[in-house]
Amino acid sequence: MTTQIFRSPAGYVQGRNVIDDLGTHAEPLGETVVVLADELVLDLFGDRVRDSLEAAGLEVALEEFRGECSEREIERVADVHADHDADVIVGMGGGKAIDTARAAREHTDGALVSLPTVASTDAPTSSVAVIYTEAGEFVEFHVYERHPELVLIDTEVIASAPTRLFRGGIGDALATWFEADAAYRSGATTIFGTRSTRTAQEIAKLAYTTLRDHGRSAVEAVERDAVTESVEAVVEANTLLSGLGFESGGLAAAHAIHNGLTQLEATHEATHGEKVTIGTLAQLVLEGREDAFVEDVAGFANAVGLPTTLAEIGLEDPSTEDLAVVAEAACAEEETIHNEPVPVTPDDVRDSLVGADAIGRRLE
Ligand SMILES: NC(=O)c1ccc[n+]([C@@H]2O[C@H](COP(=O)([O-])OP(=O)(O)OC[C@H]3O[C@@H](n4cnc5c(N)ncnc54)[C@H](O)[C@@H]3O)[C@@H](O)[C@H]2O)c1
Ligand SMILES: [Zn+2]
Repeated sequence: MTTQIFRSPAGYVQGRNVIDDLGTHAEPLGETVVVLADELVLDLFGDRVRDSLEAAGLEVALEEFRGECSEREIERVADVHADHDADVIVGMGGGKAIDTARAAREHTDGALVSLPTVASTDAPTSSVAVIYTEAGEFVEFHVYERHPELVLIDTEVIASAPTRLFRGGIGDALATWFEADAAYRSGATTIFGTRSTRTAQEIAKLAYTTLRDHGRSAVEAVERDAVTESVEAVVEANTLLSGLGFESGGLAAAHAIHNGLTQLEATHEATHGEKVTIGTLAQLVLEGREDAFVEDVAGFANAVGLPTTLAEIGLEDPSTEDLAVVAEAACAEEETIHNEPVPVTPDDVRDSLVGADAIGRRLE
């Protein structure tokens, strides 16, 4: 039997007001901290984060993130880190700010802290950065040796952030088990280049069952800025369970189709999690899952306010050529779609998108 690998961040802290404990948790990691966040997130939380770090005796520099995780931005942030002679970088905000901090940290010996202020993706716990062009088209994944030393997520912050981003996190996490399961069934390797573990498979599955058990209530609570136990459960599913589950469990069609969808400008308004949801439904169609099963998953997506049709992610009436562009990109040689237990061609992907869209329309 081949090697199995499971990897994870060193620490994970979740709860109400834990943002004010950042200093206490980060203090063992270094002395000088660069906090990377966009203008909005700095306005919202910059002072609290600075106060917490300074109270723990750390030197702090707040640096504005310019919005895209591109090679140019990564190099700029790495230079800022070097200029401050920093030994810790905090990526604060959504997936792109965190990915940029992660990639910039690779140019240093220092520590990485993920501080998501939205539960919109499973980026915070991972060792992966997703690189885009300045115009927002997917370029590639970078997989690094190191994980964040600390992931800290404040559930009161998450509950008061836009509900749409929270829904997106559910969409991202909804894919995790289906992809890990597909990769496991086909004997594919994870991003660590080895077989998955039973541990990671169970974590991925727990992400799914947690969403099904708590997703609707959690979304309703977040719509009212409330933190309930369902919100705690779904934040954990979106962030920790999905993060460990996708990395150590394996990716497959859903994220490859997401990557294909980013090729079309019209989908750029849709969030990562929204596009992944369409990718998940297409994956289920691609795998030949029974009608009732796909309808059930689509029904859940619909109930939590995620898209189930192409029109809802900006593709009102996509041409065959547009779908072919998506399908070709999804089937690129290095794509995780080839982790499916069945061989997949661009024609299969295009038609699965059409089939998934038709099922989604039944819900209208
Ligand atoms: N590295 C990984 O393992 C991994 C996994 C999944 C997704 N990703 C990447 O993550 C990115 C998507 O991340 P995203 O969906 O978070 O979007 P994003 O990072 O593009 O944007 C997040 C937005 O939310 C805003 N925001 C953050 N906190 C807020 C708050 N509390 N209140 C109000 N607004 C707030 C920010 O200003 C920003 O505009 C993609 O690039 C995707 O490829 C990476
Ligand atoms: Zn994702």
